[in-house]
Amino acid sequence: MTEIIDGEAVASEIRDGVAECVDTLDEAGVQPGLATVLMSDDDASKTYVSMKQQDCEEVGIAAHDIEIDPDAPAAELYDTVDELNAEDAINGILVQMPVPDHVDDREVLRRTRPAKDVDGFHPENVGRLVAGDARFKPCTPHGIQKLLEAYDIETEGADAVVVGRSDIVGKPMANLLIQKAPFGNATTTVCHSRTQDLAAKLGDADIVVAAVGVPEFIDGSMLKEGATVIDVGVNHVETDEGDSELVGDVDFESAREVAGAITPVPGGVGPMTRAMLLYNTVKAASQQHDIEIELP
Ligand SMILES: Nc1nc(=O)c2c([nH]1)NC[C@@H]1CN(c3ccc(C(=O)N[C@@H](CCC(=O)O)C(=O)O)cc3)C=[N+]21
Repeated sequence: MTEIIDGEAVASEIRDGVAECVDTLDEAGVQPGLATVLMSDDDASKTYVSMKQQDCEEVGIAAHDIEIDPDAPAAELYDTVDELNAEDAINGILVQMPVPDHVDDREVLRRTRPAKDVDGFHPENVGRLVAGDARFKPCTPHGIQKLLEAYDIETEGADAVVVGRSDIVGKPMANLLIQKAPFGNATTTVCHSRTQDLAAKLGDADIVVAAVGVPEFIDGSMLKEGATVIDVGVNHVETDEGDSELVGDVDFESAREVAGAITPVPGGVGPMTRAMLLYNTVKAASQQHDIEIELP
């Protein structure tokens, strides 16, 4: 029987644990604060940012939402980041990506104080992750780690294939999978658009993480019987009826016939990404105030 991995349920448990951390911080006189910065007119970006703000409210994190006109000069965003860096009530800063073309996204990442970089994208935090001394694990790969752990899916000795080499998902995911125990010890292959014979690589994989950004790119015929399939795709596609539908990078119907366990889209990785942002925010607050908390 194929197990459908319930990301909403695991995310809800993480949120409960984060809410307890918020209580502990509150007893010490600290309310964690997250700044979300949106410099975009894109509907999907707006939706994600407002979902993150709702999540904050649910667990007791103060959400400070900042919107910048997408036509404003890049300096406006850089200055905003500088101000948030200096603001004591702000423990975490998230600049929703992508930013407009005239803004240098690397400059945004470099400017964000590493201690407040709850996305885990600052070069210092990337380096720490690679060195096996992570401060903030990037939310999506960390959420996937939590999903695999919640479903007792063994990474030790497993053959894992990560499809996609982005800085925000593919690369950090591969780095987590190759780390030493408790989580990791997987033999990990990273595939991408120049990979020859992807199907041959996938056919040997015990764990597949699909993060290519192409709707239904991977189907059941490419997978090994019993494989665990983690679908990171968030593709908005138009249906025959003309409305918009959210689909993953995996063709769910054919993949579920073959897989041992699979995440749906929506309701798989997405909610976990948001939950781990809350996790990183309370972690940031606890570190900035030197208050001990028990992270979920
Ligand atoms: N600085 C930055 N950090 C990010 O973490 C970041 C970002 N920029 N830019 C865009 C991507 C995308 N992303 C998602 C998070 C949650 C869902 C999510 O919760 N999806 C729901 C469905 C949502 C819906 O219905 O549209 C689900 O899969 O069940 C989706 C996408 C975070 N991102």
